[in-house]
Amino acid sequence: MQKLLTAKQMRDADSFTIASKSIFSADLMEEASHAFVKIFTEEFPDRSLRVSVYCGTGNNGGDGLAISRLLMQAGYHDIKVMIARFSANSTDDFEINFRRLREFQNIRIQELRSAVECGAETSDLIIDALLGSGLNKPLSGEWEKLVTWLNSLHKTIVSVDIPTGLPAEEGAGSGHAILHARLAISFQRPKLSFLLPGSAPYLDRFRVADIGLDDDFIQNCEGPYYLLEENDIRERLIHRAAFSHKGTFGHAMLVAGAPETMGAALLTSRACLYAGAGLTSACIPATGLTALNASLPEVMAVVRSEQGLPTSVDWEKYQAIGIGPGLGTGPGSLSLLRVVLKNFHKPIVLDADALNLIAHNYELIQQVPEHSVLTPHMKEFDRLFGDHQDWWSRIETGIDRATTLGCTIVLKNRYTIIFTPQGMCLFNPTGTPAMATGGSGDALTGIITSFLAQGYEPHEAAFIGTYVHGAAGERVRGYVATPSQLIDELPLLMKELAD
Ligand SMILES: NC(=O)C1=CN([C@@H]2O[C@H](COP(=O)(O)OP(=O)(O)OC[C@H]3O[C@@H](n4cnc5c(N)ncnc54)[C@H](O)[C@@H]3O)[C@@H](O)[C@H]2O)[C@@H](O)CC1
Ligand SMILES: Nc1ncnc2c1ncn2[C@@H]1O[C@H](COP(=O)(O)OP(=O)(O)O)[C@@H](O)[C@H]1O
Ligand SMILES: [K+]
Repeated sequence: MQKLLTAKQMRDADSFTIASKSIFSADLMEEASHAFVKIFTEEFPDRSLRVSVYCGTGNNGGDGLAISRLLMQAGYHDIKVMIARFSANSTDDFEINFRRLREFQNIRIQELRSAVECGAETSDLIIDALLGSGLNKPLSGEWEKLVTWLNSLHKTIVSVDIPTGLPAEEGAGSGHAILHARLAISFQRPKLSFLLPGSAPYLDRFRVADIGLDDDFIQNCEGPYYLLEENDIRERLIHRAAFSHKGTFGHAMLVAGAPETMGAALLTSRACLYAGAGLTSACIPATGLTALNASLPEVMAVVRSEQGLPTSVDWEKYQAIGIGPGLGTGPGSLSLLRVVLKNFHKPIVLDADALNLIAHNYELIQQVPEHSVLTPHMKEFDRLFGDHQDWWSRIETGIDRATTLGCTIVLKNRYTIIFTPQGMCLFNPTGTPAMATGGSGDALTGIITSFLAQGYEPHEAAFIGTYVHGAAGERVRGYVATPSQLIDELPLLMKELAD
């Protein structure tokens, strides 16, 4: 897994690399600019493109000047450089690159003392090298005017490192001017803010350019933030041994569904089965029995009535329980949840209505077995832990609650965030907006419960489950990835990852 850094830590990584490789910081800037140009030429191969590069006078602007020179060398012949000289300050590396650029005869350089000097903008594409990770306050004055004007042009904007005005960590505050980039080519790691929904109005897509910073230094930086990678799953997903049998892979029970929401029980049970549990049982109301038997013959039923569970439930035989999808929040569901929490003491997966019930009866949180996995979406998270103004504060709460409760919390989103009892905060890269359809979360609950039953540590069940859930959704390749389609992809995907 990749360590994710704050802007300050990234600066430390820059300095460490410069010192340990005995290079000049301008060399690192050159390296970064080459890495940017490599990705840029893949994305926009047409050399006749008219490109305007807007540069500040810090190191982000220095990158912009070096990128302009390298683009000329790569054959882009219509390049205009606009330098926003809104303050008297400039960095040494900006000045070095300014001198280098001026040696090119046929490059147009214009200096702006104020945003009104911009004039007509006839380019096809704008490169934004105004401000980068050095941003230390919201844009105001000439910066705000320039960014507002650039946004009003509705041109394709490619940002160097980060869209100008977007904070690297907290996510965007509303009401401030921030450049809207089609693409950001970010150095070494994505910025934390890219992984939060607050960046969505300002950034359509990002790519990461390796600029050769010291990887050991980065991985050993203090801090809880990580990005999951495919290799993390490959390393963890076990290969099915020759003499393994259904007993090897555990027995999972899904407590889910109600007469009107049996689909949730079917989806979560099917996901559990397809993610490899040795045996899967569904605890459902009697009205759902025909549907279960007809659609999932592999899954066994534990039929519950209005009065609750049959007295004969042998709790010991289950390795894991997942509870919540489509359960409802009525008194019957509450007493069912109480019975499960009273009788089952291994880690469980709590989702949807199980979380809503706990939110309204918060004393129940004390009875949740240690190391359990909670899978709230944003609203369920806020119901459980209180309202939050932004995602950054949700992250702080998630880290705190996961450690104090001794549970793993899976906060679902485009980049689902997994908080572990050890204090880690992992972002999952897989998934697609095609999964934004009812029932996707039910599938995730089934998958994580399945991995718990198979004997994975609960936080690892959450990593693997979240990753394969998103990757399966991507494989559907459709405009919509229905939960059923996503579940169908699981066995082949997991075989590829495990072998
Ligand atoms: N060795 C390095 O430090 C490297 C830095 N790189 C580039 O350097 C960038 C960071 O450069 P800098 O630290 O020089 O900072 P920036 O170029 O992002 O900003 C320049 C300066 O603008 C001022 N500023 C910040 N917020 C402002 C605001 N809202 N209004 C007006 N002025 C504001 C600050 O004094 C800041 O230092 C990265 O984003 C990246 O593009 C890359 O060249 C890789 C190597
Ligand atoms: N835009 C998106 N990008 C990636 N994943 C998404 C997106 N929208 C939804 N998902 C995934 O789909 C699931 C939705 O879960 P949830 O909101 O609980 O749905 P439901 O309750 O309908 O089952 C989560 O795992 C989430 O990460
Ligand atoms: K920028």
